[in-house]
Amino acid sequence: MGVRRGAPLELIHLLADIEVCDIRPSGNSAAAPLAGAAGGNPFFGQKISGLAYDSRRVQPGFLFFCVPGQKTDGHRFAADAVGRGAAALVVERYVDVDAPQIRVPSTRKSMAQAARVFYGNPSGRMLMVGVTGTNGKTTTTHLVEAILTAQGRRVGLIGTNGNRLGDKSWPAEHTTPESLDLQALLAEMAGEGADAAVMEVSSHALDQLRVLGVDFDLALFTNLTQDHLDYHETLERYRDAKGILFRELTGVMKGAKEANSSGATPEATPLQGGPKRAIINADDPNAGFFIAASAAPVITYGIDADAMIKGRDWTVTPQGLTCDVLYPGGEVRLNLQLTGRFNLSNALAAFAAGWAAGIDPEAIAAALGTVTGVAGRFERIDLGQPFSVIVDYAHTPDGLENVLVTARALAQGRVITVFGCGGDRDRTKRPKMGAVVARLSDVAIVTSDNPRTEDPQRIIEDILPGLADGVDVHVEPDRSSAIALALSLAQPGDLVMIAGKGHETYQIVGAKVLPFDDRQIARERLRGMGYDRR
Ligand SMILES: CC(=O)N[C@H]1[C@@H](OP(=O)(O)OP(=O)(O)OC[C@H]2O[C@@H](n3ccc(=O)[nH]c3=O)[C@H](O)[C@@H]2O)O[C@H](CO)[C@@H](O)[C@@H]1O[C@H](C)C(=O)N[C@@H](C)C(=O)N[C@H](CCC(=O)O)C(=O)O
Ligand SMILES: Nc1ncnc2c1ncn2[C@@H]1O[C@H](COP(=O)(O)OP(=O)(O)OP(=O)(O)O)[C@@H](O)[C@H]1O
Ligand SMILES: N[C@H](CCC[C@H](N)C(=O)O)C(=O)O
Ligand SMILES: [Mg+2]
Repeated sequence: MGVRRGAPLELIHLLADIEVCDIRPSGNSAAAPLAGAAGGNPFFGQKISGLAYDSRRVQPGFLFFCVPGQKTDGHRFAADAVGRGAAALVVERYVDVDAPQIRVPSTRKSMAQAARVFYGNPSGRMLMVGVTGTNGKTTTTHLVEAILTAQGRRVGLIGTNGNRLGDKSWPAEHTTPESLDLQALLAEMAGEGADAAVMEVSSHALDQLRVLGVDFDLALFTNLTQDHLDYHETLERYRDAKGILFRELTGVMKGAKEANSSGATPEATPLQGGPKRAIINADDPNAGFFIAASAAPVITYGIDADAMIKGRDWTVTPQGLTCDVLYPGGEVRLNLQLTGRFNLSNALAAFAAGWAAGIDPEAIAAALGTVTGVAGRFERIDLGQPFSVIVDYAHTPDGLENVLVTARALAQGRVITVFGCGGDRDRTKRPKMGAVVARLSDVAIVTSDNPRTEDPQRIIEDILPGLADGVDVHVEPDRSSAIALALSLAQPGDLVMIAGKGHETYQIVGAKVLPFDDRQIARERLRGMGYDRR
């Protein structure tokens, strides 16, 4: 990514928002201040045709940002970028390359700021909703998309399961794209008529300034539990990264639809022109932190805790869940096709977002009721077999806890769980995931998730200490065989939970991305067992 082109723009225009230390107008000339006056500016008249942070994506006339990373350093690829036609480089230290160079304190920051200008600040023209939290982001963004779409808006959706706008879709490399890619994508969505966008905002993205310059109107916090300690090192730093989304939420809510071609302006929602809002899960132990971090007024939601948007009298069934939702000034009944208490929490988050945007609560409830499911999230595989098979994306201790509590409540017989842990990711969550599976399952089949560059057997050895006595443990490193084993063990009334990979259609082994889909494998195996209902 990073190659979608906006209209060519003057370099000095792009630099207007950026803090520049100094420049080298050409090659190895002496460093000099960036002159203010247009005539005296060595970059006057210089046009930029595109932006890139990966040298391999540079095309003639591009501005290349040298980003220091964890694996390598973009400064090492400056010559490569210039060889491909880069017109200038943005650097944190000068490089020995014959090209104009602009030195800045942080290339990632400058990149986000330049991308916003280059792509015409698309988020400034949309109602922007950002969702952060350890679990529930993908689900909640889908629910918010449904609520806003039912209002007649054209809603862009950006996240783990892909990026889409109506029938149009774009593949996702990341849950939250790099700043350049994100601004380009938002611009493309705005160009296709999007007047709202709802996106997942990962902690990596917040830490790496991928959403710097995105003008959020509503920021949602789902929950905070252990994940990504390989990257953030402590839960506190992980939490602080998530806090950034709320700290920067200042100003007035926008998102009024633009006048249509007939010149009429569709109805504005009641809160347009009011303050932006933070939407916080009051049930989460970290709610206080996020409330304090928020620069915008807060709307709380919850099931157990006191909250402005409160779920009560809820019932979970295999088909879905029902609940009364109390909101300031009224109450409405929710009938969801998603099951599990955790999905009630996600639905209340989405409800609060709709309410904050001034949407009629009855309309919010109706829209939520239309969502049939999210790919790879508690997705049922039903070929008529006398036991349940569920594919779910739970890949954290808390995700597994939530999904297995629901599974236990729904299963008439045993719960058989197939799971592993991703390689090159938080190692400390592995035994904890094992412990949750042991506590809530009758049979645990420990297998591989995405091993990446780690030895699958070593990952399994990290998981096994968490598996207590009392659970029947099988180890089968080959995920396909592990799924087959689980299905062969299942008796009528049992529930087989295949956890960790959800919607993924690949398995990452070493550097290879191999085709692999839990749902497809489960279906093939069930067919092999003689079940064939489509
Ligand atoms: C840990 C992490 O997030 N790393 C991201 C980060 O990498 P980095 O800063 O370490 O970069 P690097 O690989 O050292 O490279 C440095 C620079 O050299 C450039 N380069 C490199 C090679 C070359 O030939 N030419 C060149 O120009 C690279 O493009 C980069 O700009 O910046 C890169 C460019 O945007 C990302 O691709 C990369 O994502 C890696 C692949 C990744 O796996 N990220 C995951 C953990 C992630 O971001 N996950 C979250 C979801 C988490 C969740 O919610 O569960 C997400 O939002 O997707
Ligand atoms: N509110 C919730 N609380 C706890 N667990 C949840 C919640 N919602 C979903 N889950 C569990 O977490 C899994 C991932 O859910 P979802 O994809 O919505 O989260 P996410 O935050 O987008 O994850 P990722 O960080 O990988 O993008 C689900 O498959 C389910 O097992
Ligand atoms: N967004 C999560 C996805 C994990 C999915 C799981 N299948 C794995 O590979 O660990 C992450 O980057 O940690
Ligand atoms: Mg997600």
